[in-house]
Amino acid sequence: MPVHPYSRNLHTVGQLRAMERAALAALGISGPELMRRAALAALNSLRRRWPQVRQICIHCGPGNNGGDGFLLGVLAREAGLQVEVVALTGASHGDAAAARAAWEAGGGRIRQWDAQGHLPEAELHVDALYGIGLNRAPEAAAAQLIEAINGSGRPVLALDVPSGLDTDSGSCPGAAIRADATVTFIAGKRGLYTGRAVDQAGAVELATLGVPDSVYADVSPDAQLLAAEALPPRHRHANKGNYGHVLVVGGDHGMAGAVRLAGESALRAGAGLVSVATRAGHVSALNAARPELMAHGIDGPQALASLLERASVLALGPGLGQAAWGHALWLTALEADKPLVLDADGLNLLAREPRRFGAAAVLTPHPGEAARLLGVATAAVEQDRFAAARELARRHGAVVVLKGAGSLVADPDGRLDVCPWGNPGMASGGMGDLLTGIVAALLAQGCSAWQAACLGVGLHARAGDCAARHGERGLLAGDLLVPLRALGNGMAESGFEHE
Ligand SMILES: NC(=O)C1=CN([C@@H]2O[C@H](COP(=O)(O)OP(=O)(O)OC[C@H]3O[C@@H](n4cnc5c(N)ncnc54)[C@H](O)[C@@H]3O)[C@@H](O)[C@H]2O)[C@@H](O)CC1
Ligand SMILES: [K+]
Repeated sequence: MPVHPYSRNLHTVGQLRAMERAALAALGISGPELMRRAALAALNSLRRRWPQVRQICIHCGPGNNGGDGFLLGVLAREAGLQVEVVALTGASHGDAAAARAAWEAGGGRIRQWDAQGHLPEAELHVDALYGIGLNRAPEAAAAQLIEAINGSGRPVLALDVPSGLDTDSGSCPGAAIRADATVTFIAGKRGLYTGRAVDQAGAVELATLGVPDSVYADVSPDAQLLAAEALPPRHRHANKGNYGHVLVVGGDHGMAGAVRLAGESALRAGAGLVSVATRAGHVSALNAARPELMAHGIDGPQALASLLERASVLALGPGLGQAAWGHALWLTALEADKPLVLDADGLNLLAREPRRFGAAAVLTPHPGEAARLLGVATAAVEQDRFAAARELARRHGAVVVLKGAGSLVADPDGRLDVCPWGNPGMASGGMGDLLTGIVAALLAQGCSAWQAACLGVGLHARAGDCAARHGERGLLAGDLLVPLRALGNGMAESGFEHE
């Protein structure tokens, strides 16, 4: 299937409402006709994904999302499926009322959901409870229905968005459907790809319902999905001086692994030279393990000065600690005013002593580090990852990578990209150190902070997906180094599709 030219664009609910109106005008059709197209797209998706299913149960809410469900019932029955419909409320409003009437006019029965009730037997459940109109946590009866569907052990197809998910933020104010797949209508929604959404939405498929390109072209998206872009080409006459010199600063006592992983990933991502400034006790082990890394024992800031002079990019923070040694190196490194990636304790020190960055800077916080930087609870960051990433980028004058499922890349100018790759195997020690090294290597090869962060996040996540072919559980950061090199050279595909 050809990829829709605007399929990477992600929108807010406000934008989606405006696009819906523009679509109706451009197509010259009515709301119910657009709803019929949505139902048809849902039926096609259902039959393609679950061709063996003969018996379905559609759960309809009070609004137009429920309307999509009623019309899906009509079309599915015409296609020969056995259809049960459960309604959350006694009446529907707007276009959904007509859709409900169409289902009943064809002899369709509606079971009213009551909290003590049981789900009808079905091979598959369709979630048409709430779409982009969700405006509060589902109340008791709806929450019980959602839990019953989630607990049914049957596959679930969500229409437009999984019910209970906040379409703008990707968070869930209460109970939420856990779908195997979501067929989303007209345009991409930013809340489907990050944080909790990654678990709730399953595989997301965009159905554009024949809406013409002009409708998309007229709206600048709030965010975009990362593209799997190639790294900058290397020239045949290149020498190691062309690809920069990364200096990794960190590795306090007991934390040699962090600098080794950051250094090694910088090399595998194509940095010309990589030096490591760390505790003297780590040097011989680093040399033995990876002789290509130039490891230097540093007892204090004076010893760092000459290394800083030679470096073109800094990777500051892996295993740095926040004690006197780490703090002194942190201050000296920041004074060098070089392009840098700041991670781990480099970020925790920044939370203690905030500043804005002059040179190109990429900050790579996980939600806990982001919360410390913003002075809020981690849950508040997760409630609106978009707002948190944008606020950090604005405050610090730096590109911010907010890690976690569906990593976000935010630029101080407001641009934001969402990473559709990665897997829960990557929730393990050392993965962040690897990302730091990759982004630093890309800065060293001449990328801007924005490019380095976007390319680096994409490369890291896709390498993680390649490595996870042998299983997510037990995935080690070091397992990513081989696929990282292959992907960086355009030699392997991740085998993971986001659509
Ligand atoms: N208007 C259009 O052109 C199209 C709309 N479509 C569908 O319409 C949906 C949007 O429809 P609506 O705007 O009617 O909104 P929804 O159907 O998403 O739900 C809103 C309804 O649920 C109620 N509600 C919201 N949160 C609730 C909660 N927590 N507990 C109880 N009630 C709650 C609202 O008061 C309202 O009645 C889209 O997601 C999509 O599925 C599609 O049919 C495509 C075309
Ligand atoms: K839904």
